[in-house]
Amino acid sequence: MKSIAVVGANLAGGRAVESLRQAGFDGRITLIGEEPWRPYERPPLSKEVLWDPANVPDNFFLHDEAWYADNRIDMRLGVRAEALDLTAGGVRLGGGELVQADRILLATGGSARKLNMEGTDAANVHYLRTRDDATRMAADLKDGARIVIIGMGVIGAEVAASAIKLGCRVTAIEPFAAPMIRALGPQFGQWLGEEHRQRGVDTRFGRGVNAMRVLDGRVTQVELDDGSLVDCDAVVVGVGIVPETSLAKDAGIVTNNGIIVDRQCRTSNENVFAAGDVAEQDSFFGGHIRQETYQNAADQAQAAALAMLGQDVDYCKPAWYWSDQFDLNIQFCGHIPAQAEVTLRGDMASNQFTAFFRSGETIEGILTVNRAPDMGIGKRLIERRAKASAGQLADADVSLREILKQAG
Ligand SMILES: Cc1cc2nc3c(=O)[nH]c(=O)nc-3n(C[C@H](O)[C@H](O)[C@H](O)COP(=O)(O)OP(=O)(O)OC[C@H]3O[C@@H](n4cnc5c(N)ncnc54)[C@H](O)[C@@H]3O)c2cc1C
Repeated sequence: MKSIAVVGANLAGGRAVESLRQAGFDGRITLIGEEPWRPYERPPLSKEVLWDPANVPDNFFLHDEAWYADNRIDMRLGVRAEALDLTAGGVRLGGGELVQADRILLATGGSARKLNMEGTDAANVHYLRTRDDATRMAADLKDGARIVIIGMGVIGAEVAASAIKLGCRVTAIEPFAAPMIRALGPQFGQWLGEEHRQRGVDTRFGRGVNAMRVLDGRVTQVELDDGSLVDCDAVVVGVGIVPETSLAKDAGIVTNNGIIVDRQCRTSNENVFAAGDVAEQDSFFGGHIRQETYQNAADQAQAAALAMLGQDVDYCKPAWYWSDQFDLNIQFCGHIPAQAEVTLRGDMASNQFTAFFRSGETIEGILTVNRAPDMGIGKRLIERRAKASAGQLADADVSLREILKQAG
């Protein structure tokens, strides 16, 4: 094998090219990315970049420019891959150029889902996926500005926290009864909603949006489904992502919610692989899942790189993610099983606790709030399908390491 093309130059694409070289691949690597930037970190976009867009954190980029030159990565940035040409063996760029490749990795991630209503493209309506999105949004998050947030998933909740920090007046609208409810479940979703309320967010949970009212190209009011109107200077929409599956679909590769891959990260075409937010793979708990987490994008891309080189790979990990909001570091690993038994360690009132979600005796999900050390061991408890009683988990004198040891 002489050449590999990676489509998508963000986290998964960036980690994949790194892993290819680390594993000793000496052939041609082309990294094709639609954004003008070399691979960078998205987590700071809802935090540090909004606070101060002119000064991105030191470790914002995965590597400096010299690294790509030193590692002979042929960078095609600001360029969209238009099609896979599986007959000619490569990726077709805009303008018709063919990047020839024996193997292709699709690391195309997703783009922010747009609201389907008048005003969705107004100048003061913001979506957050890219660095450029964050820079534009930051200009509207001014002290005293009235910001309406539509959708209180992770992105909406993080932007709400940043907007409060910047002195904005924030109204958050969420059709579910609490923020991040699908990720945290109702009990901890309610807890998080209360944290937002206490810090000044005007929470309108259990409410949808009927319309946005536009005046001179800007949205000035948002109408809720109870008929109430909220005045605003800007709107932030956080209603999920649409996975970028079109290259695969158009080439006849099997897709569902994402691009279907096996545990080698191989698609239905033997020379095409996929990793990161766009890939749908076996879930650790059965069925299929498309994860939208940082760690998965990094680890799955590494697995895909090794598999493309012919190494034996069997990638299947439980999800793990973190979210920073106000002074809360929230981490979750695994999933919340149906009819979960919930056990608490620590103190919710002081925002330092760990919650365990069990199916029978087996720990399948762990939530930590300002207790990151528990997550270090917690991840391993989930991976080993460790069992424990509610008494052991609730008792802070029983170390999680001990429970891990018992799991063997
Ligand atoms: C604001 C924000 C904060 C986040 N915070 C956290 C966090 O705290 N914790 C956590 O676990 N996760 C977080 N995430 C999620 C995490 O960043 C993603 O899971 C990760 O970026 C996925 O990486 P990816 O490379 O698979 O996809 P993406 O990051 O979506 O990158 C895909 C790239 O492919 C490019 N592309 C797509 N189609 C084409 C094409 N046809 N041709 C060329 N290029 C193309 C896109 O332009 C994009 O640059 C956050 C995400 C955002 C947006």
